[in-house]
Amino acid sequence: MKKSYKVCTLPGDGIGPEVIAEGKKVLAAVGARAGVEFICEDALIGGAAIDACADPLPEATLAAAQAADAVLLASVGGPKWDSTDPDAPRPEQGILRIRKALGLYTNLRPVKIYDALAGASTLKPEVIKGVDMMLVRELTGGIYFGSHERFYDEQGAGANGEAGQRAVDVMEYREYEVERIARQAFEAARKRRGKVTSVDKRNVLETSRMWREIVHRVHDEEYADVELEDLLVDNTAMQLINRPADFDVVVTENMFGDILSDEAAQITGSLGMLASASLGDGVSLFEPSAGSAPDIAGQGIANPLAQIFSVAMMLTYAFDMTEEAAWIETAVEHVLNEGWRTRDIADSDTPAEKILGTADMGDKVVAALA
Ligand SMILES: NC(=O)C1=CN([C@@H]2O[C@H](COP(=O)(O)OP(=O)(O)OC[C@H]3O[C@@H](n4cnc5c(N)ncnc54)[C@H](O)[C@@H]3O)[C@@H](O)[C@H]2O)C=CC1
Ligand SMILES: CC(C)CC(=O)C(=O)O
Ligand SMILES: [Mg+2]
Repeated sequence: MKKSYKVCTLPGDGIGPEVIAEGKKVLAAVGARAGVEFICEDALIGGAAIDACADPLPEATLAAAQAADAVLLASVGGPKWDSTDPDAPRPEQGILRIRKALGLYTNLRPVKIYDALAGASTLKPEVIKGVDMMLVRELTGGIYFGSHERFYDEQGAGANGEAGQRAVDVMEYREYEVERIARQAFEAARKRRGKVTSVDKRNVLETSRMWREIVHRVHDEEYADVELEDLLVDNTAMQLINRPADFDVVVTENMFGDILSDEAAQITGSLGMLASASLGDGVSLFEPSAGSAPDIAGQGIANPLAQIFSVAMMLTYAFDMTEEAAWIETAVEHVLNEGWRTRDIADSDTPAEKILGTADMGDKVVAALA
């Protein structure tokens, strides 16, 4: 009997529906070639879910995700749902809540340079040559999951002690949360070039001092064969563009990882290239690292490759189909080598007739898979 997998697909907002359509096309093409059936069922998340039922993560969506073999998410958010009311539901809460509910504490964000795209990066070709790193971001702890509060103080919040606002976001980590993400990073390094860079801000933050201590303990006790380097997050932001090819596995807490991964994406030329896998102990979720790109939504010009690479990561991590995942990588490489580009990865040498829209780029990848 034909093998069959259920995939819960979450288009979300902005460019989300446009790029996930291409991810699904590619998944169907891989399924046809591999003789595997992928049954995709859409559910609501983010702004689309707020519009439909005033909840960025409806119960039905969480239930569908939990019942699936994997979840493929696009992205959420947009100006329509930006509200000054702190109690108004926000699309981004949908993502944070599904990560927490599914226990997705590990976020893998691979940053790889394609030779054909060397000209698309703002960095010099000799700086980005050979870049191949894996960002391992802790995804269910830290400041994104601490309490977020706004106060109005009758006195003391203004510069001269007068009345004014005060806001508090709490950053908290527990020992087991650092231990388990450290293990993920060391395990990843053992399958790669054997080096982990742990990023923190230990000169200021207590969470970072604990982070560094625990990462070192896990290293010394269980992974002494892996090379371990520590870097402060501000220095990391600089070194990522100074010597990006030196990094192998980079492990860091939630917010630092969020920020550094957007920076690292730019090394590749565009955020539209960066996929991610969010893993825990149950069902896994795969999504582009970028957001909903409201500035280009609805124009059919978004780069679908991050979503397509997320499908490749799903094949690898959720279905153990590494060979089929490699088909996607090879197909994309072929399309890029032929000179096809979306607008974000085109450079001044790209002829206009080689610049494709979202759906046409998806079609090229599907054609290269045949
Ligand atoms: N995982 C998610 O769903 C995330 C959602 N967001 C939300 O997305 C909304 C927009 O946030 P921004 O700060 O503008 O970040 P963004 O990541 O959506 O966009 C940043 C820049 O990258 C470009 N970009 C992103 N993806 C692209 C693609 N596939 N092809 C071509 N260009 C692409 C955009 O056009 C924009 O110029 C906000 O509501 C934010 O909260 C932001 C990050 C992650
Ligand atoms: C809602 C945000 C935390 C999403 C984001 O920026 C990300 O995961 O990269
Ligand atoms: Mg982000």
